[in-house]
Amino acid sequence: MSEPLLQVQDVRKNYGPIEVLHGVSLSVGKGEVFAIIGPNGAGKTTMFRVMTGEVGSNGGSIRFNGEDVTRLPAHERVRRGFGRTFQVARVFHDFTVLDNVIVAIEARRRHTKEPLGPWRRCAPSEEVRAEALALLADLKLDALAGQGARFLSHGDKKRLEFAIALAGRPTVLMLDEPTAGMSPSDRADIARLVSRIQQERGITVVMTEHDMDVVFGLANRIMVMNYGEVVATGTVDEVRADPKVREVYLGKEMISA
Ligand SMILES: Nc1ncnc2c1ncn2[C@@H]1O[C@H](COP(=O)(O)OP(=O)(O)OP(=O)(O)O)[C@@H](O)[C@H]1O
Repeated sequence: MSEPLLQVQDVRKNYGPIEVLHGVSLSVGKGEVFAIIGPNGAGKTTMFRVMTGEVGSNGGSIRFNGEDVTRLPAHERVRRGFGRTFQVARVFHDFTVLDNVIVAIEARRRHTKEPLGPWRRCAPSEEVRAEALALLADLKLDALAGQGARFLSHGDKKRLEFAIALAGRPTVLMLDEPTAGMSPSDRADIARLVSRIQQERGITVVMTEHDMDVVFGLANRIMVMNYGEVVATGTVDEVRADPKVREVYLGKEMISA
């Protein structure tokens, strides 16, 4: 069997004297949608930040695309194919929607040594602009291209963050609670978007998410965490039927089979 795209082995993480990840392992195959769930404080975001390289680990290893990336900083992992969105969308508020995407495309082209094309009076090349506009059209943001990013609605800001992430042509898209703070209709919209991106572009998705409808609708496999440990990993049906998982969520909104 070929090596998984992302393989995390026995990762440990301390904040000061306190260990918050106690040896977490997971593997994600190419093209999978893999969700990490668990109650508040379970360690999902920390696990995420360790995988993306935002914080270092205190033990264990992370392999991506056949390479040991454990010690690589976040920007080096981006170069190797990590795309990322955050719980609170990170975009350049003072830029237009279009310029946010242009900047991301130019950054990719510089890193991959793709030609940036001829610049005219400090403007991006037509090629870069066309790529940015196509991406915005794909994410139904083209009508807002000239709008200042700070004026976008929560849902549109998240779409723009997706566009920025996709501009880097990632192999794996890491989504930290992509529907956090959204209305039910925006949530459904983002879930459809993730599903479409995954299917059309064949991108692997790793996500944390509290909304179980979103998780069950999207994920091929789910890992459940509690107190910095893995409680269970499996398909939607396996996880829903697992008594250990039910115990973790006992008394909380969950997973009614
Ligand atoms: N920067 C930090 N410094 C110290 N402790 C931290 C830090 N970040 C997280 N923790 C602690 O690590 C543990 C795991 O937190 P983490 O945010 O990873 O959980 P989570 O599952 O993502 O929770 P939530 O669903 O609420 O976002 C918690 O006990 C938290 O208090």
